[in-house]
Amino acid sequence: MASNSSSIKVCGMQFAYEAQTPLFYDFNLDISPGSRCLLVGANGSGKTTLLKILAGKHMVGGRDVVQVLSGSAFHDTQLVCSGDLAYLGGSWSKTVGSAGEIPLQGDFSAEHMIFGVEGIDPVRREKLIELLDIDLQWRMHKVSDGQRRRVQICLGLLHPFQVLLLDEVTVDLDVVARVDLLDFFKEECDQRGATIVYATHIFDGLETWATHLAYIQDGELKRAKKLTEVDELKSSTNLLSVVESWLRSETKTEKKKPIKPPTQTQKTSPIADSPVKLGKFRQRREDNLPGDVRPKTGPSEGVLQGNCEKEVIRIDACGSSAVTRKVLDANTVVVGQDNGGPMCSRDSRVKTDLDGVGVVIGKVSQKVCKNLGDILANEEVILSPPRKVVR
Ligand SMILES: Nc1ncnc2c1ncn2[C@@H]1O[C@H](COP(=O)(O)OP(=O)(O)OP(=O)(O)O)[C@@H](O)[C@H]1O
Repeated sequence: MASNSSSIKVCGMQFAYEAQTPLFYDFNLDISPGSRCLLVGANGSGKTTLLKILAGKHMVGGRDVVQVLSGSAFHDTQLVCSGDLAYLGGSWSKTVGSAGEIPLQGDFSAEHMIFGVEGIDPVRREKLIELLDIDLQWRMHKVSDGQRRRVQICLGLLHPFQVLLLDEVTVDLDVVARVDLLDFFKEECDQRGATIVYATHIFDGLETWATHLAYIQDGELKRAKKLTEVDELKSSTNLLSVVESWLRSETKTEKKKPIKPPTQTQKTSPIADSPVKLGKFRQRREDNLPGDVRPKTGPSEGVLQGNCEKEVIRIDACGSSAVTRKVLDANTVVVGQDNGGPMCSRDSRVKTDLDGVGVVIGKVSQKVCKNLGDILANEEVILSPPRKVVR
């Protein structure tokens, strides 16, 4: 699916839910403008997680790892605020496009919700209300699932998106609503060059609707092609049976290995003797926060050289054992600044954890950080290299 100008570009993405083995490991994806890409895969293969990462709901790596419309999906909040990037998922209380967190089950009328979104082209709004056959008098706590879904979809589509991420949103719709909606999406791509990624298990009518297909198995991208280039579809026009055959032939692959602590720990050691050797430092500490499980295999990875199986998290501010535990729970080596005392040495739990972790290089600032959010909010922290090994 590669192209020179991409709507969505994912390069070497690593992602794990907390305390779990990595779901995505060196994941790459490239989707060009105007594509309607079906995202298929078995239950639990990672479709929803991928869509949420693309929607900027999970922070993964640095700014360049997950790019949507040439911006960082997580960091460039303007992408969502402007409505250029829209995500429609299964939950009623999630962010709906740029309309913010919408309480879809409160005692609101459909009219109140739809007309409450500011800056909308009235022609587009009328078109959507008609297309989705919405009765503006519907009370959201008394409607059917399908009716509520129509309002949710309408809200998500009010802004003319450039990239739309759909997570099985047509599941509650009747056939007429579904067909009309798919036609609308096609029009949006053909006429405005919008890009759609659609995760679904319902393939009716999608053979002629989709332009591309991305198939993931256990977080691994197994196929990413134009639909016309999928060999199996040349002999069968039935997408359902093709995907079914892929899923049936899936073998249970070995789960990706958790990041293990090193077998050897070093009691006291200069950096040169440490099992963890420092390479060059990244400029942004959020590159290495939990969720980013990239292996540190060489200088090109930016942080470590040598035989290290641990995550490295660089923080400038610590003092909160909660933060430290979070860091350490992810099997981390902590690299900190050299202008404070030893890493949280007053916290016995942390000291215990440190013993299990092995090597701590450098020291951390005494500055107290309330929670992980404080770190996330401070994007421009740059660390100086540590001067000695503490332990
Ligand atoms: N919040 C979470 N915390 C921990 N693990 C999660 C979380 N959400 C999903 N997972 C795990 O991540 C894996 C991928 O889940 P995901 O929801 O992305 O799959 P999916 O392909 O969308 O599945 P489905 O087709 O059933 O919707 C699963 O093993 C799931 O258990």
